[in-house]
Amino acid sequence: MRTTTAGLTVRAPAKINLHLGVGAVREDGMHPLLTVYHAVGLYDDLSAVASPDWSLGLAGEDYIGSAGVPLGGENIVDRAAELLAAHHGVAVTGDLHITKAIPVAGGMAGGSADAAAALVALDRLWDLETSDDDLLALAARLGSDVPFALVGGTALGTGRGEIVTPVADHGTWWWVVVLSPDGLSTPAVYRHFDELFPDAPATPPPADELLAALDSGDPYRLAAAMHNDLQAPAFDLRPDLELRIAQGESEGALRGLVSGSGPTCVFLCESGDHARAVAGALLADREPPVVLVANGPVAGAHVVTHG
Ligand SMILES: C[C@@](CO)(OP(=O)(O)O)[C@H](O)COP(=O)(O)OP(=O)(O)OC[C@H]1O[C@@H](n2ccc(N)nc2=O)[C@H](O)[C@@H]1O
Ligand SMILES: Nc1ncnc2c1ncn2[C@@H]1O[C@H](COP(=O)(O)OP(=O)(O)O)[C@@H](O)[C@H]1O
Repeated sequence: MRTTTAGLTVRAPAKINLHLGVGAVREDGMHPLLTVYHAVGLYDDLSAVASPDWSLGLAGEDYIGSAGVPLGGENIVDRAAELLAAHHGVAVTGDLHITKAIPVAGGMAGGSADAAAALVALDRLWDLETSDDDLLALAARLGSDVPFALVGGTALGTGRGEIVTPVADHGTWWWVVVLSPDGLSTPAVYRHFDELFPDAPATPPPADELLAALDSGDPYRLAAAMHNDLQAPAFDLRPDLELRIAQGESEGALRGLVSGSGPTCVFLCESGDHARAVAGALLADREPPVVLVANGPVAGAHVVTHG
């Protein structure tokens, strides 16, 4: 027998793109992608408590840019709630609260993580039993990165990024994550990609060597295969990022890469100890100010407490 849920907390991870191949802009303004998503252990938590009304609150450290997250109906969590409620013909109710740790506008899909967490939490809170296929379809309507936040792990993303297929990954990969105090607009980076690469192919090519590297579990092979087509436009818009990548690599990281559309930079390391050593060296430089260590792959949006 199912019992009505009084409240629960859902945890959803940040993502990085181990490979991000971008094709020529489509007629709908979106870009065809061939990307390899990777969920890392940096999470937003969303709690939801039963209530006759609707409210959404948020807390998070200043250094992740949480002051820039819109509330008052403009949050992607409001949209997720409205979409799920409309799908089932139910009312939008509940007291929701986001505890944010994923950098805002950082290229780590924090908003998408919150949207995925809201779908999972409200499906339980409202006792809807939405099918996985329907949840994934609703997620895709909320944003290109949202289906991956439900699935987690390491997965191929095609279409505009919303078609997600898990891939074989035999590594535990260790990352140094370097935050940037100022966000970077995803549409602006894609627009600059169009300016830099007017002859981009209609379909981005496969990422066979990267997939083989993941299957092998060898961090050196993965380091050599990582690629991001949005890195060149991100460097143009933010020249400091190129210096940051060089700085992390000179401190011994196997490879640095801009995460998605940036400005967060991620550095692959050989092991947890190696990642902590590289992070410590970067912190000793006092610039950049915020340096984290995370590993992957980790699970997609999942319930952590149930009331
Ligand atoms: C670049 C990526 C790489 O994973 O992530 P972030 O760096 O933002 O985290 C994604 O493509 C971001 O996905 P997401 O942030 O969900 O984008 P959406 O809400 O669907 O779209 C926001 C805007 O990004 C651009 N966009 C997004 C996806 C895509 N395949 N082509 C695009 O051109 C469009 O300008 C669109 O209006
Ligand atoms: N719950 C949310 N968390 C973060 N940003 C949100 C949220 N809801 C709406 N936004 C808006 O979406 C923008 C991009 O969010 P985010 O997912 O953090 O970045 P990115 O697309 O670079 O991964 C933010 O600048 C903010 O205006």
